[in-house]
Amino acid sequence: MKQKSWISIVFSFASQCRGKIVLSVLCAIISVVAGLIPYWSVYQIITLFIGGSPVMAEVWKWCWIGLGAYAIRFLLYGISTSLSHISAYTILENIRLALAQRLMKAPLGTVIGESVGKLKNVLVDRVETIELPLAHMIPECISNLLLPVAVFVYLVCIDWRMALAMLVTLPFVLIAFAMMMKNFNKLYADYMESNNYVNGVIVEYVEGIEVIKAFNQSSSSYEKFTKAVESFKDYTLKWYQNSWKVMNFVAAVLPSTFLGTLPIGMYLYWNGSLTPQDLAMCLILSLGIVGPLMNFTTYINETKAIEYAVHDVDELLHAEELPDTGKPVEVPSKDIQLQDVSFSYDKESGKPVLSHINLKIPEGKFTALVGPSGGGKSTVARLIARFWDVNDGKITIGGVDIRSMPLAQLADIVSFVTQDNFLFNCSIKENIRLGNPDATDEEVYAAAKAACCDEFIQKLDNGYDTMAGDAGNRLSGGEKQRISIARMILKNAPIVILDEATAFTDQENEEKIQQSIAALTKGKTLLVIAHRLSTIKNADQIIVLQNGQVENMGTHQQLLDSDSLYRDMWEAHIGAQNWSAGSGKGGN
Ligand SMILES: Nc1ncnc2c1ncn2[C@@H]1O[C@H](COP(=O)(O)OP(=O)(O)OP(=O)(O)O)[C@@H](O)[C@H]1O
Repeated sequence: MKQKSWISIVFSFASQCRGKIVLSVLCAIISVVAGLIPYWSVYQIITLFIGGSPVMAEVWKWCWIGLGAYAIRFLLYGISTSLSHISAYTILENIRLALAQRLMKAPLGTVIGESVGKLKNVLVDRVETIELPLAHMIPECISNLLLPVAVFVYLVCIDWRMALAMLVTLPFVLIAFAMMMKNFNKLYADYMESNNYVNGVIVEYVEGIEVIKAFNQSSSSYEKFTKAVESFKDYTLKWYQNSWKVMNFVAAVLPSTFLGTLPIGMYLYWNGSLTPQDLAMCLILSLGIVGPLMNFTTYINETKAIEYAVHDVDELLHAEELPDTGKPVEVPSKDIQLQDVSFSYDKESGKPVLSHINLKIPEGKFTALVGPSGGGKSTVARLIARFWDVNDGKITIGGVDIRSMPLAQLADIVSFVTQDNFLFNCSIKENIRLGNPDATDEEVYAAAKAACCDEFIQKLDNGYDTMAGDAGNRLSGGEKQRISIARMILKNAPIVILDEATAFTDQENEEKIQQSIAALTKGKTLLVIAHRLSTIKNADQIIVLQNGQVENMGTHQQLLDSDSLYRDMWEAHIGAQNWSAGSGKGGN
């Protein structure tokens, strides 16, 4: 498929501001035309003086016309720039919103699989790269290009030979640019790739600073970081060295329009084919176009930067999307069934994580998933929440395939709490309220009490109004988990999935939370994944999962009697508990 040009991609986000862009371009063009009028006025004044005994009123008239045009030029330029800035920011807003929507619709695996650095780079830096040139290119690029063209046409009207003389240095500049452009694309692509990489490594370095410190890896000894920074410097210099010689040459040669216009102009004047006023006018104009032409050359780099940024954005915007029907469906009951489900995280080459699994999680009952590490327990939970789609088979809720349910409807009926508990940088109260944006403060406090977090929240400087960002560093893993459970309680969804949701919580609090969860999830479909088997021994049904296969299922007692794997796990758990209690570790 042919890649769309960056201009068409950018303008596909400009539907709300097309009128403003057109107006901005119009103002820029009129501003350019108005910018030529002062030259015309000067020409008229010179003609008056050369003609001898000028009428002062006429001279003043041309002065005022020149001044008026100059003022109009800047007024229109200002309007054009304002409109182009409004348009650029509108386009940026639309791009960011589209990116955020796309991330929400992408399978979680695609989002998690990308490095945070790369995503941040696209969402923040790359999108920002588009703003400045876009806002300035519309008015400035147009005027910087149109002005020399208009001057050239004007010179042709005065004397075509002078117009050509003005271009005498242009071939040298074009040859130099052609030479620079030979390697430019490749060097710029390398530079951008290296820029992406260094961004990713820096974010990883900051996120992993705890581990880096713990293992005594300073920024100089953390090899990946050092290499990334060094290679970025190398690529930047390579790209810069390729352009700076040409840019300096252009900066020296391009303004030398005099080299052509002065000798040829003098020759034509002595020849009698150019009047002194025309000669003066041609010399003034040929100098006047130097600035705009120099400005125009700076857009070569800017255009490339936008092109790359837009293509990165476009790539993310076309990331794989989970099909979403959008049409709410009737879900008659809340029992969950996995029918012949197979799944692999890497469809092409990965080994299957789940193979032809069949299991039923009945409505209103407490089901537990247990098994050795890596057996696929969390994968089952994530597939039910549709973080990914199954490769084969299907998952149904109340007999309805979850793929035919809108994602929003599924998210409404399923509460999913994992061990990675993310707190947004808003107050603790608002973090809990995310579970149900309509909940009153009293409901938030009640949920916090049920999740055993009221006590430690009250002790924070501003209680429930403490910002999670400030408190986040002071909250333990267990405390953050309890806030997530409070969120889940507030959400009050009919299906609750807890994936090691209390793993970091101490024994005393865990028992309280378990009781609270048991009370609050009565009548709900509850699926719990836990390594501490004592927390799930009262489950109505325990499913043992090993190597992506259902090994066995039954109640705690049935499995103890019939399943050696479960019995071993239970004995190991009880042994660890006794050891822990005996050694006074206080764990579970
Ligand atoms: N995002 C992922 N991308 C690729 N492979 C993954 C991903 N998440 C898990 N896996 C792999 O899938 C397999 C099953 O993982 P899963 O987390 O479902 O097991 P689990 O039984 O929940 O393990 P644990 O008890 O240790 O949490 C493992 O081999 C794991 O390495």
